[in-house]
Amino acid sequence: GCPFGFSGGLEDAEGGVQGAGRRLQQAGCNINTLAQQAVTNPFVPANPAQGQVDNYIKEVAWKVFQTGYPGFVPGLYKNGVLNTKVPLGGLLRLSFHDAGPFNKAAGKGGANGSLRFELGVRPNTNKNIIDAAGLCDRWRTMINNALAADPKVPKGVQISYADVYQLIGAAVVVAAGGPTKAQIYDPLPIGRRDATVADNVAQMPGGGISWDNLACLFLTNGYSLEELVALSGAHELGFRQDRTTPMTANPNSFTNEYFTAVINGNRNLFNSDRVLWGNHARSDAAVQSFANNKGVFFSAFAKASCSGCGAS
Ligand code: HEM
Repeated sequence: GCPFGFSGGLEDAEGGVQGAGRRLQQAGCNINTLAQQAVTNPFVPANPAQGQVDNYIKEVAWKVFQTGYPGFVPGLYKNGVLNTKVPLGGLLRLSFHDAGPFNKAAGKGGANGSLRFELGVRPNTNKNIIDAAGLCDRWRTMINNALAADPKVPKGVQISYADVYQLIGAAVVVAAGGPTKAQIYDPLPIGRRDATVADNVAQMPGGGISWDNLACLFLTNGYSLEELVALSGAHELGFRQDRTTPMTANPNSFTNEYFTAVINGNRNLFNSDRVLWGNHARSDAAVQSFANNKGVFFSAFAKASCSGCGAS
C-alpha cells in the first residue's frame, strides 16, 4: 500500500462523504471479506531508464529539502533546528492529497503530481496545502537546477512534481522525529510521470466519514485495516482547519501519541480518527499495538507509505 492511492470518499458541500459511502455500500463492500485479502499496490515507474540515477536524485532532493536556499527558500531545518515555520503538516498532507484520488479498479489517478491543478478545489483550498505546494515548486526548481549542472546525471533527467510530492512527505516525517531516513525515505521509489490535468479530488474523504465508509474506501483500494490505522497516524502532525488547534499534544513531533488520543476519543481528532477504535478487532489491535510501541508504529507507517504509490 501507499498512503497515497485510493479512490472513493466524496467530500460533499457539507464536508461529508455520504455520496461515496452510499456508492460503496451499493457495491456491496463487506469489510470482513475484504479485510482477508492480500494487499498489493505495485509501483510501476513511468521512466525505468532513469532507474540508475534514482538514488542519486533522491540524495540531491534530500539535501534541498533539509536546508532550502538559506535566505531565499526555507528548508525543513533552519540553523540545524526543525523549522516549524514551514507547514510541516501541510507538506505531509500534500503527499496524501496528491495520491489520494486513486481509483484502483480504473487504474487512474494517484501520485501523479495533479495536486498542482487542484489547489482551487476543496479540500485542497486548505492554506497549509497551498503553501506546501508553493514550497515544493521552489524545491523542485532547485533540485532540477542541481541535476542539470551535475555531470553525474544524464542530460535532461529531471524530477517530477509527483516524485517531489511523495518524497517530501517522507522527509517531513523523518525531520519531525518519526521513522528514520533509511526506513521511510530511502525505500520510496521514484520515476512517476506528471499528470497534466487535475484528478477528481471530490473523491477525498472528509473528517466526518463513518467507520464503514472509511474502511470500505481503503479496503476497496487495496489497503489493509492495519495500513489504514498506520497511515491515519499521520494526524500525529499538524493542525486543524483553524491552523491553531493541534491534532495531538505535540503537532510538530512525529511520535505515537496519536494512538492514545484515538483510544481516549480525543475531541481534537476527527471522526475518521476516533472510529479507528471500537469498530473492528483488527483495527483495535493495530491501534493498541501502535499506542504501546512507537517502533512498531514507525515500521508499519514506513512500510505502508513505501510500497506502492503507483501513479496514473
Ligand atoms: C484516513 C482518512 C483521512 C481523513 C478523513 C483525513 C482528513 C483530514 C482533515 C479533515 C484534515 C484537516 C483539514 C483542515 O482542517 O483543513 C486533515 C489534516 C491532516 N491530514 Fe488527514 N485525513 C486522512 C488521512 C490522512 C493521511 C493518510 C495522511 C498522510 C499520510 C494525512 C495527513 C494529514 C496531515 C499531516 C494533516 C494536518 C495538516 C496541517 O497541519 O495543515 N491524513 N486530515
